[in-house]
Amino acid sequence: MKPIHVGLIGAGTVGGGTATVLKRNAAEISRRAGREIRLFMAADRDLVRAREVCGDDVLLVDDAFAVATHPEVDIVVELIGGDTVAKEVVLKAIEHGKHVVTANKKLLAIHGNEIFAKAQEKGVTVAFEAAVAGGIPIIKALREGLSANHIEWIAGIINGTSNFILTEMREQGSDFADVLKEAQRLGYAEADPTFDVEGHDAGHKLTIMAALAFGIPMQFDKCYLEGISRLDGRDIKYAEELGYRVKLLGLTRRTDKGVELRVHPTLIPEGRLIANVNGVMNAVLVKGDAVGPTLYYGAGAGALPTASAVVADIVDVTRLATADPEHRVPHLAFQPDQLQDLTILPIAEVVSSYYLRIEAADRTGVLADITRLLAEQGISIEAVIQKGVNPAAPAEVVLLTHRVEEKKVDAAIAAIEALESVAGKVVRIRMEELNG
Ligand SMILES: NC(=O)C1=CN([C@@H]2O[C@H](COP(=O)(O)OP(=O)(O)OC[C@H]3O[C@@H](n4cnc5c(N)ncnc54)[C@H](O)[C@@H]3O)[C@@H](O)[C@H]2O)C=CC1
Ligand SMILES: N[C@@H](CC=O)C(=O)O
Ligand code: NA
Repeated sequence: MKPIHVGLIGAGTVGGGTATVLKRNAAEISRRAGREIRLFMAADRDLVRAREVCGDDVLLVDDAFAVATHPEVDIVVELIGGDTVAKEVVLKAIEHGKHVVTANKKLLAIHGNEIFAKAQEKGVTVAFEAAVAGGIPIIKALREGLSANHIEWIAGIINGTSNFILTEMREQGSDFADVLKEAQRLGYAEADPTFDVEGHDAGHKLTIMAALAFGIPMQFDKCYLEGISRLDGRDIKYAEELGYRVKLLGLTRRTDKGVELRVHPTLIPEGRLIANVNGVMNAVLVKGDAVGPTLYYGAGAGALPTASAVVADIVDVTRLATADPEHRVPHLAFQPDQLQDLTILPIAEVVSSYYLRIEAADRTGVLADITRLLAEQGISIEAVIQKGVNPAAPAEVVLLTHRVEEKKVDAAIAAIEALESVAGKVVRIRMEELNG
């Protein structure tokens, strides 16, 4: 049988890993796929690096579109990133009847609805395991392994760079900027690392998982995003004293009012497995009504772990290439005409518990004022500690609340900040028990 020809677009970190894995495990991959899979062609702006990565027997070009349209290419692997050229090149490949494998979560979270519709029309597959949680087969789990379930919620540590930064800051007391540079050096970070540290990358991945879990279109524009760049080391320390770890969490939950879709730093009880996921590792907790909570753990970024997912998709596409399009696993887990229009809840409507840190004058009555303002919004307090009893500086009051709607916390914070005895802004970090 004729080999399957792969056309690689982008021979950077993940492209390089993909070329390595395709070569290193060629024999086993072919035994699994039932066909030889050959890296036939590659495009990169940097032809020297592409030659190093791909070897001498691969046709090299600097024009991505030459791969997308080449008659000998069966599967186009898009690994350039971004949503401009990448979008055009993916649509061009689909138009030319090519199957596509991509690791590009930004592209899918923003343009996925259009791309999947086009792929459906042309009878080709767009596979994207590497786009969410790197090497962890979470797309496979959501789309196939959990298809019996009504999925209730998903919570994930899904940005390796942020988790690496938070871990190094906590364990080594390292400086944010230094650790970010190290994450870039190791190939974990996005081309623009603000996407990592401001929560966008996690939001892209969460948007994709929510679509698969709930059978809804991609709606990245409605995802609430808050990153780790403004986190203060003090809060990480105080959270630990209270028995919590701070993680950048992506959380999507189906409620009676709609779907929560949010990324933000989150206090998680230190005893939970997910609270102990460190470094570049990712973990995704999925709660299904039949199976209960399930946890998926592994490397969320880096050349070889991500290539593991890219190559698995190439194998999958090779196996499915001969099946009729309507007998393939649907792109978004639900049949395309079965997607629902569920409301995405604004963050003000979300219900959570909260960690609040307030800088207040150390004098009688301040704590009473704060608790009164919280009580006026129906907010009850689970724990309170007072920190930093330094006569020259304001005292810090740290409070943990019970679960309440975010808009009530917003109102209470505004009233607390207006107190004469309170200095500056109240720090608020959401808390999740994640106990199923
Ligand atoms: N690095 C990681 O750990 C992970 C990355 N991803 C995704 O994989 C994709 C690739 O990421 P990396 O490999 O890290 O990026 P990278 O920056 O290391 O590699 C991109 C490569 O594409 C080439 N390129 C860019 N635009 C081009 C164009 N118009 N024509 C030809 N070549 C072009 C660049 O020269 C570079 O070699 C992105 O979508 C990223 O979000 C997904 C999971 C993990
Ligand atoms: N920049 C991303 C790479 C993988 O998706 C991350 O740090 O997780
Ligand atoms: Na994955």
